[in-house]
Amino acid sequence: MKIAIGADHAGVRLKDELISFIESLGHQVSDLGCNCSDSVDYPDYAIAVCEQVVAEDVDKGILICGTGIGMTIAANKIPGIRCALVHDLFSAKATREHNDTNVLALGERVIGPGVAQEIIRIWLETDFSQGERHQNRINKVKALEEKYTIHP
Ligand SMILES: O=C(CO)[C@H](O)[C@H](O)[C@H](O)COP(=O)(O)O
Repeated sequence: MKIAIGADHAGVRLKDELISFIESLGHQVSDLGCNCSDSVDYPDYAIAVCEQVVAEDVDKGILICGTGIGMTIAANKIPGIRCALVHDLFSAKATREHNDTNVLALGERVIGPGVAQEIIRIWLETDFSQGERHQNRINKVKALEEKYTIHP
C-alpha cells in the first residue's frame, strides 16, 4: 500500500521512528513532514495527508501529534476522511472492520513506539468487514457530511 504520514512538532519523533517500520511491512511511505522540532500547527499536516488520501494518491494516511486529538479533529473536517484516534489494539482492528477508517491518528505523548507499531500493523492488515449494518452506518455518516458541506 501507499501510505502518507504527517506529524506536528509533538509527533515528529514518533513519525520518524515509524517510517522504517511501515516500510519493513512492505508499504511505500510518503513523508509529508514536519521535519524538525520547531513549533508548527497540526491542521497544516492533517490537510496535507488527507488531501492525498481523498485524491487517492495514497491508500491510507497516518497522523501524529502530541495526543492525536488535534489531528483527528482536523482530519475529520475533510469530506471523505474517516479518521480514528487509536491507542489500543482492539480499537485498531475494530475501526477498520466497522468504520472503514482511511486515516489513523496517534499521540506521541500518550503511547510508545512499540504499541504504535502494533496498532499500525493491525490497522493496515485489517479489512473492512463489508457487513451491511456497518455500510449502512457509514452511508449515514456520508449523508451528514453532504448535508453540512457548503457548496459554492
Ligand atoms: O492538538 C493537540 C492536543 O490535543 C496536539 O497534541 C498538539 O500536538 C499539541 O497541542 C501541541 O502542544 P504544544 O504545547 O504546542 O507543544
